[in-house]
Amino acid sequence: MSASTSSPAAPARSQAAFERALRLMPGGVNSPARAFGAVGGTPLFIERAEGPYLFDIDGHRYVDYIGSWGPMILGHAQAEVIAAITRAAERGTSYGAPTEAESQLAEQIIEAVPSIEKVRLVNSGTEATMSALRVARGATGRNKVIKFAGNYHGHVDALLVAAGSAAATLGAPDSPGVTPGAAGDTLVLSYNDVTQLENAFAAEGDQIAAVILEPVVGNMGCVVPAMEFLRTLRDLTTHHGSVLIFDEVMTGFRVAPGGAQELFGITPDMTTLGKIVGGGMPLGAYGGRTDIMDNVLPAGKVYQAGTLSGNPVAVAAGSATLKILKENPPYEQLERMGAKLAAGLDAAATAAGIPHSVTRVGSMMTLFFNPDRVTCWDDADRCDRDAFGRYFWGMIQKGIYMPCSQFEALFFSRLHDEAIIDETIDAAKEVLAGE
Ligand SMILES: Cc1ncc(COP(=O)(O)O)c(C=O)c1O
Ligand SMILES: N[C@H](C=O)CCC(=O)O
Repeated sequence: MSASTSSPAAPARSQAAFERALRLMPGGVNSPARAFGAVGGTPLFIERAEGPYLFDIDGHRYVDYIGSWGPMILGHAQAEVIAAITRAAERGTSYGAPTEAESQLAEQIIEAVPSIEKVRLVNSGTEATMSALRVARGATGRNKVIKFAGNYHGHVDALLVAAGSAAATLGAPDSPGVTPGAAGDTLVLSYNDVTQLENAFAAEGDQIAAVILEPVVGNMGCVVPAMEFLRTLRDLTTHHGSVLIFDEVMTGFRVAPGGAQELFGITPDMTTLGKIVGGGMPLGAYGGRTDIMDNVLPAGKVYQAGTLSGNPVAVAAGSATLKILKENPPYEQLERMGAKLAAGLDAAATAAGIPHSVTRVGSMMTLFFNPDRVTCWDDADRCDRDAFGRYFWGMIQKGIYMPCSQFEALFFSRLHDEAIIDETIDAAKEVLAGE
């Protein structure tokens, strides 16, 4: 059975809303990841979100395991975050001039993230990675950059090569429109492959400006780095004078306050942030050592700018979110709930006789429909996509909203308690058993 034949008729209002959207926007969406392209059927149109739940325009409630693709670690419409947004908006939504609030958020980021001594606020994760790459090239005077297949760093031309996320889901890992000039200096290696890395540096280490990676991948499903891979990355980049960039847009403030670099004890030269750092508003950040960041104009000569950068409403949301995470850290609870959910999904798939593996770091996780452990894109690519589609739609019918692609990690919030995790596992048992 194919994924599309298992997708039930969409609820009537979502169906009508999608037909309207299709006439107005390419594919009916403003970002391809939400188009249900890999699982077939019609995307559910959302009316509102509260705590761990999403509500569609047909009046159905879903336990949310997307969390806006990562930002909503506190749950939706968190009261203190909403109050901070409201207070900021009442004072005006954008000034195009510096504010004290920007410095406060910068201090919160610098205090939490080991590699960041100075930081720039931007408007998205894409802007953060694009800018970090430019700064790394400007600082080293080199052109080449290494990325890893199945990692996604936003829609930066130079990094939209062998990309994960919707690019992988929808079969466009190398996007038309990216010129050979833009991507010609990008070398693509296999994640977790130490030998490939050593060979690449042996061949052209003195030309490599930067290595960028997701230090826990979320964009080919959840894939965990081997410690040997991370240590080799750190050693080779240090030895060859290349800038090591951890793209922590997903993992920053998610797997630990200081991101994957805190969790694994490996400090990169630069870090990119997004998602949680903006508290659900459009905000990204990039930062690193002072000697690297002082290349950015007007301290240095590398150009990077933004009319809305440091936007007061987005800064208020991010700052309030980081304050709550610091004062009341959810990470132990997220780890406990994550372990419980992973064990439950694993047991459910085993009981149903479905070839699978589960990969997890804290509150990021993927049930892969592949019996082997997934450590790189080639492993992820071997998953049974049709089985994933059936699982996705089965869970939707039970009120559980999982990411609509095998190549996206699920995320949950501090409000996903024991009862919600139990409800999810029970649903998975029935869905995977074909009930
Ligand atoms: C690891 C990673 N880097 C960069 C990005 C780009 O962020 P944005 O979608 O905010 O541009 C994303 C998500 O899209 C991401 O998951
Ligand atoms: N995997 C993507 C980012 O993390 C999903 C969000 C998007 O591109 O819309």
